Amino acid sequence: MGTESTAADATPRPRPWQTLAALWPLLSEQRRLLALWLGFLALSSVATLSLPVAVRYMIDRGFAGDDPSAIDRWFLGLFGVAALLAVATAGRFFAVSLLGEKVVAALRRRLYDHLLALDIAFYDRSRSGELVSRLSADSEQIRSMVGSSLSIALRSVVTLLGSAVMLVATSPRLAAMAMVGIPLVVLPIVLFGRRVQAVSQQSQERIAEANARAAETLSAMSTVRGFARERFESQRFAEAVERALRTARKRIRTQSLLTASVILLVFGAITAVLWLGAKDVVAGRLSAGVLSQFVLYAVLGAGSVGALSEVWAEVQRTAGGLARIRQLLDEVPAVVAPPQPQALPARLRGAVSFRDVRFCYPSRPDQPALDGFSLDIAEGETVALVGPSGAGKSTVLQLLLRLYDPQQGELRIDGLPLVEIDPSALRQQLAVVPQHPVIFAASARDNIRYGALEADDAAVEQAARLAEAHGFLSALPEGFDTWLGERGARLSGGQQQRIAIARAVLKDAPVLLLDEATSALDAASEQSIQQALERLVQGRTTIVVAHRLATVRRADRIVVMEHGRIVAQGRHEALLAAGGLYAELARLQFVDG
Ligand SMILES: Nc1ncnc2c1ncn2[C@@H]1O[C@H](COP(=O)(O)OP(=O)(O)OP(=O)(O)O)[C@@H](O)[C@H]1O
Repeated sequence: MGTESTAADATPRPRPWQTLAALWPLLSEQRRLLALWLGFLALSSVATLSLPVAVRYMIDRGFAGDDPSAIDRWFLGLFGVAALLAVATAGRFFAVSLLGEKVVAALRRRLYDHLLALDIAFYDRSRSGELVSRLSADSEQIRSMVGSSLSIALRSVVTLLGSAVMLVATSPRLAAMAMVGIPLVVLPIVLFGRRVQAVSQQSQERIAEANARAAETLSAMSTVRGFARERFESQRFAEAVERALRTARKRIRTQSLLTASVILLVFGAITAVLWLGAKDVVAGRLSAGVLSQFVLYAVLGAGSVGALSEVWAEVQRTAGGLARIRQLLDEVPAVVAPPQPQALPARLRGAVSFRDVRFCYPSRPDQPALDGFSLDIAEGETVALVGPSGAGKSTVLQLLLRLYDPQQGELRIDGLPLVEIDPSALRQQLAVVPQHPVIFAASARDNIRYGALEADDAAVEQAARLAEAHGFLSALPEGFDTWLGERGARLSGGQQQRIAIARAVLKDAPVLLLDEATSALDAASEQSIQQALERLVQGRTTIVVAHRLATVRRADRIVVMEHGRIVAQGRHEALLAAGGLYAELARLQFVDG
């Protein structure tokens, strides 16, 4: 279970700037908020950068000046700057936080729509828990990235540049000395940053792994309980969590080291410059106000560098998440609509043909599930597919649904090649009753309505009646409005099947695909399902993967399959008389039907 390949395995190491550039299309959709944010950012930066100047005049003119009333004016000025800073900061916070939320909402919507469009082969090799992690944890990271880190980064860059300019303007001599320290500060940031990025990506992957494991277990609770595997599952999860924790610890350690070195270097440099400045003041070469102004700019600049180093680590982390999301968005579905799809009539007649089809599942490229498979089914005909387990019967239905495309050969419906039809238009004309029906966590009514979303209550109930589901559904505590529990946990297997049949009845498509469940049903359920199906096949083309004698007998034609090929076809009696595989199957499976 733990060794299969997963979507995250092949995650390439992202380049942060490249991946961040990928955020731009999302950001650019929110032009108004973006402009608002930048406007407030400019305003708050001006206010921040003018604070040291206000302090300088307050000291040099307010304290040391000859005019005693000046002190009021300079303090008032200082307060004015602070008030501007307050308003601009609030505005900036509002705009950028909302921007983060909107970007993530758009990203999640886009990602979900993309996932819905991907083909079944993609889902064969992915784990749904991991995909949910992309949708939640990774998207969440991007929210904090845009909503705070990006804001801090831009603000810090502006403050840093502004402070640098002002440092030079305040005292070129001191500024020149400060400049020497800069490479000392930048180098460790770059070196450590690389490591943080690598470790962070591992950390996110470990979390996704633990999530996937939990999702799988929680959705199979009755199996876990049935085998009393709670301890086993608990240990497996604990191991996954422990692995995630170990990687996180590595990341945090590297990040702490990074922060410590940055603070040490930055404040070391400031102290040194301050020491030199203090000597200048004592010697009368510099006023106290100017030195204060210089120090404040140095603190602002250094604070920005510190903030940038922290944000840089976060950017590295988000780059990992964003790269995984991009990787998903870059997945191209193998089954897509052609550029100019054939228009289908409102209702197809339902003639189906398979011509020399060879098909291997993508995960087993050299083991054909169907090989040299040719079959013509006339409009309105009922064909039963029989054969040993693994013969390829369900595969026939999957190809007709165009969940996969064959490597060789061609499928047609009403003479139109399947590949020339928009897959969703095609599927509109097919109704499926799968081997393991899926019941959604919704009311019985909504579960049946999944077959035709626009159907009214009367139509739903009529469909339930035809599917022999009306009786047991009406007997439920709240009738058709009873909540069926996640994946139909509150229904028996036979009841779930009848709901699936009702769904297909409601859809009323010209072609019906039935995959009979092998699970033993009690005689009464079996009989009511047979009755339901008998009505359902009237007036439509039906392909049924048959496991029951009643189904086989009712079919116009029986197709016997083995190893992905047709080995015999005909009616029950003729096939029985001919002996061979069918006679053998009949003896083993259908004997007491
Ligand atoms: N999603 C898949 N990925 C890879 N191989 C698959 C997949 N589904 C089916 N197969 C393989 O393809 C072959 C045909 O499977 P198929 O489900 O069509 O058999 P079947 O005749 O319907 O069997 P059963 O009666 O047991 O349902 C089998 O060998 C099976 O292991």
